[in-house]
Amino acid sequence: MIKGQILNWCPIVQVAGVSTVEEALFCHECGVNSVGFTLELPHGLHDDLNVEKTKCIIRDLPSDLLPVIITYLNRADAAIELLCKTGGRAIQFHGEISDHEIQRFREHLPHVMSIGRITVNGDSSLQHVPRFQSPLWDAIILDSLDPVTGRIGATGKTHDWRLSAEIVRIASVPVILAGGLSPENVREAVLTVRPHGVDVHTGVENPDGSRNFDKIRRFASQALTAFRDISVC
Ligand SMILES: O=C(O)c1ccccc1NCC(=O)[C@H](O)[C@H](O)COP(=O)(O)O
Repeated sequence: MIKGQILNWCPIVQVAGVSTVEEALFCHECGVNSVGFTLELPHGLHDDLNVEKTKCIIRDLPSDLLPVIITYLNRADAAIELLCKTGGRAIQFHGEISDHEIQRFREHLPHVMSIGRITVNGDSSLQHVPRFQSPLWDAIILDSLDPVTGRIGATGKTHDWRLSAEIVRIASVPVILAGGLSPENVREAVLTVRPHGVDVHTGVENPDGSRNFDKIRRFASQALTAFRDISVC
């Protein structure tokens, strides 16, 4: 149902790193249809979130705003527990998760959308696409590596969009573009890569890491207009 609602009818415009209900509702008002909550990341507590707080935020969201749990968990049991406790309706697996574990996850939570991550870093990134061409996965998110810190996720770095466009071309599942997007470049990114969705984290923040609501509004507007222009919707 979620896959049909979000993926088949409308492009995804996602804001990651949401940490309050006010922020989530503001995103929704701007036309954002997916919000990401970071939990169980390797570097510990992020965005001042925990399971209880996430559950309370998700409980208050409108049904047409998809709550996505962004995590490095790679064991089915732990991921199932996290989804059940928070009420997330989609999960973005950023860590390495085996086919066996993802299969177990899907058996327990078949209606939760599973999103796999590909870090776009050179031609070899294309080799990862076949892994996600199975019914176990609903979508792929394309992210960037920060070559200086080695960090992946919320880097604020773009990557080679020609490779992203190629992944969109060959993938049989919807592809969400992430990595260094902002109100200034999201239009060009959509026109170049033609993804099914876009995701932003640091590109809608202030220099001190707080959220910039004007940037969220402009990001959503630019993304939605660009998607309309390429007639995905
Ligand atoms: O958002 C995070 O803190 C995060 C940390 C580790 C892995 C993934 C994470 N977020 C999910 C994403 O895919 C980011 O939204 C994506 O990397 C875009 O970030 P940015 O380049 O800052 O827009």
